Amino acid sequence: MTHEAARTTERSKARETGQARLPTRWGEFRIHGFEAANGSEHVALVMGDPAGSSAPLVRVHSECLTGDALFSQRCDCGPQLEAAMRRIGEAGEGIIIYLRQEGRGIGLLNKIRAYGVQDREGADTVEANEALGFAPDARDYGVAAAMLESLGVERLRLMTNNPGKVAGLESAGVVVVERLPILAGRNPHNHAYLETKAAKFGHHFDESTDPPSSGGN
Ligand SMILES: Nc1nc2c(ncn2[C@@H]2O[C@H](COP(=O)(O)OP(=O)(O)OP(=O)(O)O)[C@@H](O)[C@H]2O)c(=O)[nH]1
Ligand SMILES: [Zn+2]
Repeated sequence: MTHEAARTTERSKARETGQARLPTRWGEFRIHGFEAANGSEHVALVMGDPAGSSAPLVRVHSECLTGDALFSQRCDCGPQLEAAMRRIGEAGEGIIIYLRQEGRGIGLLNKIRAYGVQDREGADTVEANEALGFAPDARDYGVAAAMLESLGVERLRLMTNNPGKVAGLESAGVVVVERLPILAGRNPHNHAYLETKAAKFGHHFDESTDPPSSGGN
């Protein structure tokens, strides 16, 4: 059975708290800090003037401390983040919405517990979440939509393989004009993890892009 990651999300509020220069290997971004209504903290990396573009390049990236910062090969998150930043650097314009929804929304420590269940019992990512009493995917894209609105972006081209992320953002009011695949970081340790994403969440792992949504063009 396919678990639908997308949920109907109300557009929540996100207050911008400050911004600054952020030079990176792929060029200079501006980093914008946001605080959501529930107090959670998120950031957006902005290059160029995406608000002035009809549908800028955007990556909505879910925090993965182990993959993004600690070089874990259990997943593909770090290489995907790098690929997205490189692509925006090449385009000279775009946004990384870095959502602090670690472990698909269950938090860092619970994700480590879920990894333990996978190691001990051979469970996949979905079964491990369920064994701990969590939904397979507890993310909410309302904050991302609010951050994009604050940055003046309503229509975008989204770098993702996850159809549930597209649906989640659209139900929060964002128009995804095009889905662009982001294929990076496949390795012997994350083979089963990627297979589970394809089988249970419907992730696309080919080079095809999806046609524009009905709200597109
Ligand atoms: N609960 C849980 N979360 C995980 C696990 N492995 C990775 N994650 C989290 O999954 C999130 C990344 O989501 P994915 O489903 O891998 O990919 P996605 O962002 O939905 O899709 P793409 O846009 O194509 O990258 C990050 O927050 C990771 O911390 C796991 O085994 N259990
Ligand atoms: Zn990861």
